[in-house]
Amino acid sequence: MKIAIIGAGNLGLSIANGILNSNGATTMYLTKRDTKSILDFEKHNKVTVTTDNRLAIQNSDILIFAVQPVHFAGILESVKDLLNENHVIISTITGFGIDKIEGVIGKDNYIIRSMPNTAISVGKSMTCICSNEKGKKRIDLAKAIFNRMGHSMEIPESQMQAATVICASGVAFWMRLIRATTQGAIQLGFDAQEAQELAMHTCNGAASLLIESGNHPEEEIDRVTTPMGCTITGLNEMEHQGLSSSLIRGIVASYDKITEFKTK
Ligand SMILES: NC(=O)C1=CN([C@@H]2O[C@H](COP(=O)(O)OP(=O)(O)OC[C@H]3O[C@@H](n4cnc5c(N)ncnc54)[C@H](O)[C@@H]3O)[C@@H](O)[C@H]2O)C=CC1
Ligand SMILES: O=C(O)[C@@H]1CCC=N1
Repeated sequence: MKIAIIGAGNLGLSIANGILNSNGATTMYLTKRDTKSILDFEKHNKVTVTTDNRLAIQNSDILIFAVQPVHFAGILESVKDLLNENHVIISTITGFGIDKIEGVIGKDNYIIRSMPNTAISVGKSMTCICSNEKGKKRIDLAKAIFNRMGHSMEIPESQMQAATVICASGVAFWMRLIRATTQGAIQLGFDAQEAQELAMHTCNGAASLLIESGNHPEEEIDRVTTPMGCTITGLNEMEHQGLSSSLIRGIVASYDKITEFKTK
């Protein structure tokens, strides 16, 4: 697979690392306006680092765009004459609909919209994908690419904005919960490193329980909450303080912010 990542920033480099770790490319081009900070990637024989998007596209089949929304249309405009039947265009751009992409390059390309997260670097991304009409023929290929680096789900494009919040921003939300748990553990006497170890492995275990059993979270909670015990006492106090409510409100505020990008 010949892959180009156009915009090797936070997400683009996470994808690059995920691809390298899973041996998912025969060649990989990484582009960025100033390449100084990513030249190290060329220690991998298969990687070329360049500022030249056109060169990257001419030498690749899978084109993953990971630039800021404001730059995307201009970049597409500058390379659209190079796009052909061999290319699968995968956009990770937030709030940039397929109609807008087709508005620049037309409908006659395989276009996939994807929403991965930074855990793709360690093969654990939850990635949602959808496509334009033509791209339906390449959706299985896109799924195969993302399944090598985590878990993928095909969704209607109308849910992409919500998927951005839950899956992409979601990494940051879970990090804050792990951080808060760590702070609690430090207050209870663990040193900072131990506290983080306890918090993150407990979080990993809780998610794995659900993934492997298919159970509802409340079923697992019921197994932990001894009547009159410390768990239900802690949980109820968290809810009195608005834990679920604040999470839901944060998720909705995040969703509304993407609507702002779209209508700007
Ligand atoms: N950071 C994340 O966790 C996620 C980000 N996204 C989306 O992915 C996109 C990228 O986000 P980040 O990686 O956070 O941004 P970023 O700012 O870290 O990366 C963007 C990169 O694009 C490069 N760039 C700008 N103009 C360019 C050009 N003309 N040619 C080639 N490269 C160019 C910049 O140098 C920068 O390295 C955004 O649209 C964002 O909404 C989606 C899911 C998760
Ligand atoms: O915060 C943002 O706007 C981007 C989209 C999802 C993750 N990062």
